[in-house]
Amino acid sequence: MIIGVPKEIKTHENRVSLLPGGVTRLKRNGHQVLVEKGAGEGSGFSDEKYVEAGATILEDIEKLWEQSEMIMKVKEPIEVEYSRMKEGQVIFTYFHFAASEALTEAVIESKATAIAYETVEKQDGSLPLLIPMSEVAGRMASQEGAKYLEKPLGGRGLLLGGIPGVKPANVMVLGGGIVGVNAAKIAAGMGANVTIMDISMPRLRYLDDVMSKNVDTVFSSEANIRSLLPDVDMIIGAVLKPGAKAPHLVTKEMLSDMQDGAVLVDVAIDQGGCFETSKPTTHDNPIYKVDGVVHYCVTNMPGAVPYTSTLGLTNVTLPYAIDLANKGWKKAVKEDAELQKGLNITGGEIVYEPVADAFGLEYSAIDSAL
Ligand SMILES: NC(=O)C1=CN([C@@H]2O[C@H](COP(=O)(O)OP(=O)(O)OC[C@H]3O[C@@H](n4cnc5c(N)ncnc54)[C@H](O)[C@@H]3O)[C@@H](O)[C@H]2O)C=CC1
Ligand SMILES: CC(=O)C(=O)O
Ligand SMILES: [Mg+2]
Repeated sequence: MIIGVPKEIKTHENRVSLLPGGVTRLKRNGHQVLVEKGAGEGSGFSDEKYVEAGATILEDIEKLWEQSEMIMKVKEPIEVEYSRMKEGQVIFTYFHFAASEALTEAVIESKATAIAYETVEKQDGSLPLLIPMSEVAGRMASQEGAKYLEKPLGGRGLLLGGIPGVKPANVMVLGGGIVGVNAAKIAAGMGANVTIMDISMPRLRYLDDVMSKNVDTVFSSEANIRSLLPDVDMIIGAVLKPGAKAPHLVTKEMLSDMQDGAVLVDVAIDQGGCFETSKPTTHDNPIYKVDGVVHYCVTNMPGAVPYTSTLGLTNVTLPYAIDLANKGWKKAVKEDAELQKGLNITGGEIVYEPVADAFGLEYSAIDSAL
């Protein structure tokens, strides 16, 4: 199979979907790899390294998409890439369809096969291709939130951990999954008072067992969120229903209960965001204020730390990519229930129900596609 690796073009997206070592592995399995010139540079991997590994470097991105049977990316295709997707082509990347009807329509129209990293799912419900990036984004969320609590950056002017004799900040984490637990660890490590909220009681019991003394768990309900808002300095949005649009847990009206200069970090923005007032931002211009509350809503947080993120991501994606290349997508998806969960759209049909539900579009049972 011919596999294409484009350079990422989202703002400050410095990750790359395949390492030179991954090229070697694919070559050993009999495949050909096309890498766009400079694709690995932002993560510290030169074109020379890819050539040594056996890749062909292409400068012409249109040709790369045209010739590739499978495209491996990091972020969802953005508008200039829509016309490059084509029937019969497999695209293996993050898609986050529920956050973009335009992208959903573009992939339907292209008739390409979209296998989404974020919905590949193990039998225990875990999301192996999302986890490492959620670990990065969760840890970053507390770091970024602490930064934007500083007065010159728009925040209340509060040190997250306080000092002896002065209370630390109160941090609320909505969703105690991978992002949530990693955010809580860093915020608690910096000395903040942290409250993790989730709707899963088994998850809250687990977190109560493993987290440090300055982390409380509270069941996530509208009433409980409201009761904490007046004293909260920072909220991290970390909820997820796989593939679906995130629920709005803090509405615009609720912002008036919050303190001026409090900070919202909406990590769930890639699934549409869990604050009603969230809209996607970039690393160039990460924040804005609504009713005095700072909003940080960067959709590709891990892109800012590519040396960590590219390694974390490619560790987990490569085995699935090899499987897809060796067997072809249909056989690979038929034989691997985890990968099958990643199939969102193929041949113009949505086969992942939460994506169809997000826009009231038609859903086809997956069997019809296989
Ligand atoms: N902005 C960015 O750059 C990045 C965003 N993300 C996103 O972060 C989000 C969270 O991802 P993960 O932590 O990996 O998901 P996860 O599945 O590990 O955790 C989600 C948690 O939310 C909980 N939850 C669901 N509904 C809830 C509600 N109403 N109230 C409270 N909790 C609720 C679930 O029980 C679960 O524990 C996803 O949308 C993911 O795509 C991940 C990485 C990077
Ligand atoms: C998961 C995701 O949105 C990211 O890594 O950018
Ligand atoms: Mg994202």
